[in-house]
Amino acid sequence: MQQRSVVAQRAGAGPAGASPARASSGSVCRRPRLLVRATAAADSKQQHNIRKEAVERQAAGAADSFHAKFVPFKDVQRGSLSGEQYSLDTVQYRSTDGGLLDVYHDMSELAKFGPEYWKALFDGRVGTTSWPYGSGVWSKKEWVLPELSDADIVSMFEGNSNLFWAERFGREALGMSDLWVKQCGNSHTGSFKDLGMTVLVSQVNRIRKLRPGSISAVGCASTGDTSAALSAYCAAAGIPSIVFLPADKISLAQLVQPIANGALVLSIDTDFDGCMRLIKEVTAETPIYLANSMNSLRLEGQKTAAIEILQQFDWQVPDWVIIPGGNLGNIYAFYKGFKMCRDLGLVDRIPRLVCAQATNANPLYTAFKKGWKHYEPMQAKTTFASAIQIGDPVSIDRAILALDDANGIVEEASEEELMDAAARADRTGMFNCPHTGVALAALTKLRERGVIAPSDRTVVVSTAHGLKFTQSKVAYHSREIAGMACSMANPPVAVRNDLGSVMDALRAKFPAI
Ligand SMILES: Cc1ncc(COP(=O)(O)O)c(C=O)c1O
Ligand SMILES: N[C@@H](CCOP(=O)(O)O)C(=O)O
Repeated sequence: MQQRSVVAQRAGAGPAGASPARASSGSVCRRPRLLVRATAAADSKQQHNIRKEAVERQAAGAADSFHAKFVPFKDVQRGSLSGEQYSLDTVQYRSTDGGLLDVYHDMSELAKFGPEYWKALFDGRVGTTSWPYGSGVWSKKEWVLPELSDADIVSMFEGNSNLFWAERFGREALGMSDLWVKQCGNSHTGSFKDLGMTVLVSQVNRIRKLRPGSISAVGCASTGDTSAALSAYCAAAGIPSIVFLPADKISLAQLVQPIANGALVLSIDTDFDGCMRLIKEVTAETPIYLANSMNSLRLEGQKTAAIEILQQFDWQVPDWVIIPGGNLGNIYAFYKGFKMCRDLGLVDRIPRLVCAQATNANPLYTAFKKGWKHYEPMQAKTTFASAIQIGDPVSIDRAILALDDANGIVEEASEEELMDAAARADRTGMFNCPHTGVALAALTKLRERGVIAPSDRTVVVSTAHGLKFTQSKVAYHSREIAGMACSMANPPVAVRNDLGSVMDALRAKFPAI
């Protein structure tokens, strides 16, 4: 993409917690990691108020040379800016022609700090309690929402999720030695949505302070995870939230999350696409702010998971990253994170991306099979991967751009394939949600066809915690799913309350006892 600086270039302070070297290409940074440690040591001697400390640090003039704004997504597609742009402080979801927007960063300012500077800065913030930089999202604040005051940030120190080495599953099921699962579901509300929601709710918090009364509540349509994240972050900030849920189409655990967090929950007699149509209309006509990923602020947070993966591999690029896709914001967010790292020289390439869809909700897969020549929304059918039961994805154009540029592939998984794949991986110590099952099934197919090689470093993105989907897992292990063999089922054995019966049950499984 063509980079154009829209702000006057200015020398001066760098990001908080660091004294930046203004880098010519390839220059080495000035020890941000040590500075973070020094600050932490000083902090321990006094009463902690990490938010207050952040405000004081920011008042000292750090991190004010970076800028971001909304531009039309078609500018990103075209690779040049048209001049249409909006401040992130405006309530704006669409460009004048009705297209999507993107958050555009002034890359020339970011590029003034060399790649080694950024790596050391990001690495130095991991796991600290420094507000807000201990968050996996806000540790990359200069690349996310650089102009947001630290005091306005609503964070649960999200991100920094485990990159699980799937050693036994890789070896035994797929003959792979370098397979990893990015556990984005090990998060505050149990899904990757926390990464995007901290950004969106923080920006809402700022706008509500700048223009009191301009946003009265934040709303979303949801298949269960967006609504959980929205209601939790809004509750933490004291902002009202409203969620539109398709009646009887999300798990019980997901339903209870916004209820517990005090959101107004509308259970609507339609599917997700119907809820999405309604929330778009409502947010266009009321001071209710739209929190779905159609709002490009969300993707700024979600892209940090991609940066985090590179960081966890010590800035080595994996060969493949496999991501389950529904509304299709996340596949673009990952692409954007990888691309920023490449464009700013932290890595030299983008991994190949795979978007994995359930066969029952596969409009992207169908378009991919037609060589992107024809895209048609569909009526999504019921799938155990209920959070991706979406037939008319909002970010279809974003996904196609990402997959095109990342030499990407789209794969699909039937109900049996996705449930078996999740269960098989569970047998090696994981506890996968059905959407992760879709990605694992896609991986299995690509291995069987030889597209992914045994030694390829591969990352499967696990998008939600399995504990949100116990109903379907119980049904599988009880062999209660009509037409499905449930070949990996491991039902409990009912045993009478006497030693003989217990010993019989043990010997049936372990004859050597
Ligand atoms: C658990 C889970 N996995 C995957 C997805 C797909 O993400 P996206 O809608 O960004 O494609 C979603 C939401 O849609 C989700 O909730
Ligand atoms: N799976 C999502 C569907 C909505 O996606 P969004 O990223 O556009 O908010 C959910 O959990 O609601």
